[in-house]
Amino acid sequence: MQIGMIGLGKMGGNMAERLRRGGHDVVGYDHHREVSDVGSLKELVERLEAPRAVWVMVPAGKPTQQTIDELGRLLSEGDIVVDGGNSHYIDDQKHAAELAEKGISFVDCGVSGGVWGLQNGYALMCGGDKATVEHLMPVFETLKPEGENGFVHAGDVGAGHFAKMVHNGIEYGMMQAFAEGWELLEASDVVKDVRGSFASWRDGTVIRSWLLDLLVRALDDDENLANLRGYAQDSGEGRWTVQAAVDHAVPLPVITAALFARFASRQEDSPAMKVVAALRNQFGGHAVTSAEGSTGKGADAPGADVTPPREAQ
Ligand SMILES: NC(=O)C1=CN([C@@H]2O[C@H](COP(=O)(O)OP(=O)(O)OC[C@H]3O[C@@H](n4cnc5c(N)ncnc54)[C@H](O)[C@@H]3O)[C@@H](O)[C@H]2O)C=CC1
Ligand SMILES: O=C(CO)[C@H](O)[C@H](O)COP(=O)(O)O
Repeated sequence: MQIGMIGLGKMGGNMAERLRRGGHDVVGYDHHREVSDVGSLKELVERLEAPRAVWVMVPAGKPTQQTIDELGRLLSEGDIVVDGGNSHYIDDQKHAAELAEKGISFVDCGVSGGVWGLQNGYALMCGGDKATVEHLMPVFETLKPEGENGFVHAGDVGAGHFAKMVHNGIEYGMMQAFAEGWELLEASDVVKDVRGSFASWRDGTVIRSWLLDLLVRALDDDENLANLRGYAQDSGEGRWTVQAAVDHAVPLPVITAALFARFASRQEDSPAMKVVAALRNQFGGHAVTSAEGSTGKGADAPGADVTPPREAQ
C-alpha cells in the first residue's frame, strides 16, 4: 500500500527501506533534504492518494507535536496518522482527540528492534480502533518480524505506547542486571575470562537473550569497555514507566533502580554521598576523603588523628 514516512533517521529510514523491499510505495519526508523524497510536509501530503496513511517517526515531544499539528492542518477526513516514535501514551490521547475533530484517525504504534529492524523486522505494539488497525495491516505485516509473534493490537489509543513504555522499562532492568553482573566479575579476580563467561551464557542458560548477544558483541569490540565512559542517557521511557508505577501504586524496585543508576552515572561526584560521609564523620568520627582526594580526619583513616566534631570533644 502507499504510505508517507516522516522522519528518516535511524528508525524511519530503515523502516521506509523495509517497506519498499516489501513492495509498498513509500514517500519519505525529513528535515534533512538530502534523505527526503519531498521538500515539505505539504508536498508529502499532495503526493499521497486519499485516504492517506502517514507514519510519524520523529523524536517524541515537540517534534512529534509540531508534525501532528501540521498534519492536522494538511490532511483530510478519512486519512490516518500513525505515531511510531517513543511518545508518551498520555500525548496519544490528546493527539487522537485533536485529529478526530477533523475526521482523521490516529494509531499509536510502539516500535522495537532498533537499528537491527531492517534485517530482523520490527516488533510492533498498536493502540487504536479495530478498523483503522486492520486497514494498516499490510504495512504492519511487512514491518514485523517473520513468524507468529512481533505484533499486538494492545487496545485503544495509548495502549501501544503504554506497552512500549513497559517494554522499555523491562529493557532498563535487564540491561542493569547484565551491567552489574559484568562489573562484579570484572572486579573480582576469581573468573579469569569474563568475556568468555558471557559468551558461554548465550547458549543453554536461563539468561540467554538478544541483550546478552549484543553485550558479547560490544565486548568483542572492546573487551574491557575501556573506550567508553560509564555515562548513560535516557530518553523518557524509563521515567514514564516509573511515573505510571507511582500512579498505579505498583512497586517497581528494579526498573526504578535502573533509571536512578543512569542519573548517578552522570554525576562527577555524589552530593548525597557527601552528606553520608559528613554524617559518618559527625557521629562516628569516621574518616572522610577531601575534595582533592586525600583521606583524613577520622578514626578509620589509616594513621590519621581522630578528630571528632568539636562539641563531642
Ligand atoms: N533508535 C531506537 O532504537 C529507537 C527509536 N525509537 C523512536 O523512534 C523515533 C525516531 O528515532 P531515531 O530514528 O532513532 O532518531 P533519529 O534522530 O535517528 O531520527 C529522527 C529523524 O527525524 C528527523 N526529524 C526531526 N524532527 C522532524 C520534523 N519535525 N519533521 C521531519 N523530520 C524530522 C530528523 O532530521 C532525523 O532524521 C523517536 O521517537 C525514537 O524515540 C523507537 C524505537 C527504537
Ligand atoms: O526504544 C528504544 C529501544 O527499545 C530506544 O532505543 C530508546 O531510545 C531506548 O530508551 P532510552 O533512550 O531511554 O535508553
